[in-house]
Amino acid sequence: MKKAQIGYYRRSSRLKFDSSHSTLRLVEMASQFLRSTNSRYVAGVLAALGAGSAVYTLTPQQLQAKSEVDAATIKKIEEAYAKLNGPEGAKCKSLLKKHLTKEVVEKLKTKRTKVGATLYDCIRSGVYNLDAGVGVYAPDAEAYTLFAPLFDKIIEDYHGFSPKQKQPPVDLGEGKTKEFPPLDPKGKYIKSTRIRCGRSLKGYPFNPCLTQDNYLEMEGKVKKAFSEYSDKELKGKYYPLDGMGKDTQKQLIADHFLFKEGDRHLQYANACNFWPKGRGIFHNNDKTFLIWVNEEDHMRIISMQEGSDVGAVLDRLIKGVRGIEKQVPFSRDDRLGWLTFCPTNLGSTVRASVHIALPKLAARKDFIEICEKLNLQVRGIHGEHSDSVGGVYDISNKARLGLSEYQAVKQMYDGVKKLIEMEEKQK
Ligand SMILES: Nc1ncnc2c1ncn2[C@@H]1O[C@H](COP(=O)(O)OP(=O)(O)OP(=O)(O)O)[C@@H](O)[C@H]1O
Repeated sequence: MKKAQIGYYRRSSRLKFDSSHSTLRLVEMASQFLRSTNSRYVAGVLAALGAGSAVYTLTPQQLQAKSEVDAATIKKIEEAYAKLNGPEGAKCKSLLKKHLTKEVVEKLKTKRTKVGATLYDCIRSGVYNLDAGVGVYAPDAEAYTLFAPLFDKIIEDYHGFSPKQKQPPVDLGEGKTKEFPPLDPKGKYIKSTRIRCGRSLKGYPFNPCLTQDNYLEMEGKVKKAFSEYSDKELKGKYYPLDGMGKDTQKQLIADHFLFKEGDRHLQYANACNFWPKGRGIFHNNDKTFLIWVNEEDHMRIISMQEGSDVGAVLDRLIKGVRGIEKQVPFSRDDRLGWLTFCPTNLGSTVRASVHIALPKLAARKDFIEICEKLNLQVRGIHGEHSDSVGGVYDISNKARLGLSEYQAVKQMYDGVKKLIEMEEKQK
C-alpha cells in the first residue's frame, strides 16, 4: 500500500493511495484534496514511493501543476539556450553552456520533479551570471536524477567522476587524525586552518523549493539538535540572522566566521527567498566550531582555528558531525554521496583549507598551475570570488566527489606540505 499523508496548518488529514497509483496520480489526488479543503498550503506530503520516502512541502501551485511544464517555462528554457549560444553568451565559459546542448534541452525541457522544479530552476543562475564557472544548482535531490543528462556531464567534467563511479563509503578519518600534525609548526606561512562539510536535511528540497514555513521548521529542528551537544568543546549558542545587528553581522563576516550576504550566484538560483528567515549561525564560545544554517546548504558544519593543526581541526569536526547526525537525518545518495545544492560540493562535501602566505612561490607566474597540479584550489581570503589580501591565499583540496572525507583532507594536507617545501627551496 502506498500512502501519502497530508498535513496542513491547523488541521491534518490522511489520504490513502492504492499501490497502482503513479507518482503523477498521487500529486493529482493530493491536489484535488487540497482544493477540496481549501487550505493555503500543504505542509507535508509523505509518499512512500518505491524505494525512498520523502517529506516535501509543496505550495498549492506546485501541487496543482500537472507533470507537463507550462509553455512560459519552456519558452524561458529555450531563450536561455539561445542567450548562452548567442552574442551575449559569446564569452561565457561555464560548464552549463558547454553541456546544455540542444539535445539536452529537448530531452529535459518538459520534465518536472515531484516538488515542481524544472530545468529552468537548475540553470537560472548560470543564465543570468554568464561569468559563472559552473552555472547550475539542484533545486531538490530528485533533480540530480531527473535532469541527469545535464548534471552527469557537468559532474563528470568538474569532478572527473563518471556516471559509472560511486562515492566511497563515509570515512571521516576517525582514528587517523594523528596523521595530520601541524603543517607549519613554526607558524611561518599558515595563519589558520578550516575544514567544512555540507549536509541537507532528509525530506526537504533545496533552497528554491523551500517555503518560509519550511525554513522556520528546519531552523527549529536544528536548533533543538544543537542544544543536545554535551561535549564542552562543542557547546554553544545559535544566533539567528533575523534580528542580528548589522555591525555584529559585518564583524562575523570580516572575521571569516559567517557567510556573506547577497551572493548573486545564489540570488539568481532563487536561494535567498524569505531572507533572513530561518538563517543563522551556531557557534561555540571560541568560534572554533560553527554551523551555518540555511545559507547555500541546509547546513554547513565548520571547524576552524588559528595555526596549522589540521588533525585537531578534523578531530573537532568529526565530533561535531557525529553529534548532529544522531539528531537529524541527512540526505545521502548511493552514487553521489552527501547531497548538496551545488554539484561542486557533492560526495564528501569537504573543503579543507589553510590561509597561507607563500611570497616567493605566489610571485611565480605558474603559481596557480602548480596548485592545480597538486589538486589544490586557490581562492582569495574572503572566500570564493574574492582576491588575495597581503599575499595570503585560501588553499584547499579541489576534489570533493569520488573520495572519502579523510582523503579530501589528505589531498589538501599533502598538497600544502609540498607547496611549503617548494617555497623553502625557491630562490
Ligand atoms: N583556512 C581558513 N581560515 C580562516 N578562514 C577561512 C579559511 N578558509 C575559509 N575561510 C573563510 O570562510 C568563509 C567562507 O569561505 P568560502 O565561502 O570561500 O568557502 P566555503 O565556506 O567553503 O563555501 P563555498 O565553497 O560554498 O563558497 C570566508 O570568510 C573565508 O575567508
